[in-house]
Amino acid sequence: MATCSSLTLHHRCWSRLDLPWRPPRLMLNFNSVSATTTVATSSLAGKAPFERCSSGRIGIRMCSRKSKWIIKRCSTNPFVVVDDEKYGNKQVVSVTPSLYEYILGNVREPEILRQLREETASLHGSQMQVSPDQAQLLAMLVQILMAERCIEVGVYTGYSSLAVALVLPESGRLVACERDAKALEVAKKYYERAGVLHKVDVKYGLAADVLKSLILNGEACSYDFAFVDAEKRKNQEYFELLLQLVKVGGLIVIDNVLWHGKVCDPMVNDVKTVSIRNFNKRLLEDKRVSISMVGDALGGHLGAGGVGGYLALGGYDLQIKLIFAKGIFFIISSCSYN
Ligand SMILES: C[S@@+](CC[C@H](N)C(=O)[O-])C[C@H]1O[C@@H](n2cnc3c(N)ncnc32)[C@H](O)[C@@H]1O
Repeated sequence: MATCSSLTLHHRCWSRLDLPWRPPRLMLNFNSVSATTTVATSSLAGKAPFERCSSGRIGIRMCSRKSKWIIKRCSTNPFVVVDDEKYGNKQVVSVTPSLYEYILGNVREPEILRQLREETASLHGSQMQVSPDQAQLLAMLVQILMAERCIEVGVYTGYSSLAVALVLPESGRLVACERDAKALEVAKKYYERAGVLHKVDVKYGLAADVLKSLILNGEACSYDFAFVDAEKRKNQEYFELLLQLVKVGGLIVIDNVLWHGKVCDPMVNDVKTVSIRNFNKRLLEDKRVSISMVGDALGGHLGAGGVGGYLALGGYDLQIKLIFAKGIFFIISSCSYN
């Protein structure tokens, strides 16, 4: 694969969108929705009794009267409100189990993905699989980007990679990195069943090694999209390697950046949590990238009939606001490699 100059790549990729400015590389941190939902749910258990709030709704005040966190009960659905004056007293709603069911009920999950999800459910590690709404979001992002060359780091049985491969054009290619041979067998079976095996370049081995070999192979700045969902402690390494592989205007998505909500809990200091916390902090300070995090608490999802959010274009920097997306952390790069 020939190494292309950034300018060529930039024009090739973005002229299709007819943008008058130089687009930066994009990066997206993608937090597990189901994980944060679990946190919100469990926080309801065994807490103080309900009381009537000023709004007239039935609710619970947690911890103390001074607490900024109020759990209210509206109809039958409890939801969490962040009541913070610093942010204009915005009410931030958490995804409850019933709301999450509703969201899932609005996902157009292809039959082949449903079959894969059901087969995976009985396997060890099934909780690692992205949820249908996450997969739908990934696929839509690939479509928005008109991506042709993609990378997935952490395939497992292939749910997210299959979602991506299904929307890639016939000429598209997805490099799928996974170190678990057994899980890969399931993934390959479903790529074949779905008729997308020819689009997927399965790489069995350690993801960092695979990414390094792609760079050595002259494939820097030639990928449109990457999804990272593997060893959390290696996120920084994956990020640095992907920053070289993904071209200007491309998008990198990182899963699990809130890590079941543990990142904001100073009492949690296990190795994984600390490394995700450090990774997020480094990205925040990384001048090569612009970032935008959309928290799970915003709820909602990307509408199937359109973007469900919008692209706001402003000068040199591309800003993406997928305002109905959840658990998402966009990092938009000004790219120093090109
Ligand atoms: C969270 S799962 C991926 C789930 C997948 N995205 C899906 O939707 O089904 C993480 C996967 O990353 C793989 N993994 C972890 N560390 C890895 C590494 N260093 N190299 C390659 N794969 C790795 C694990 O074997 C596991 O299958």
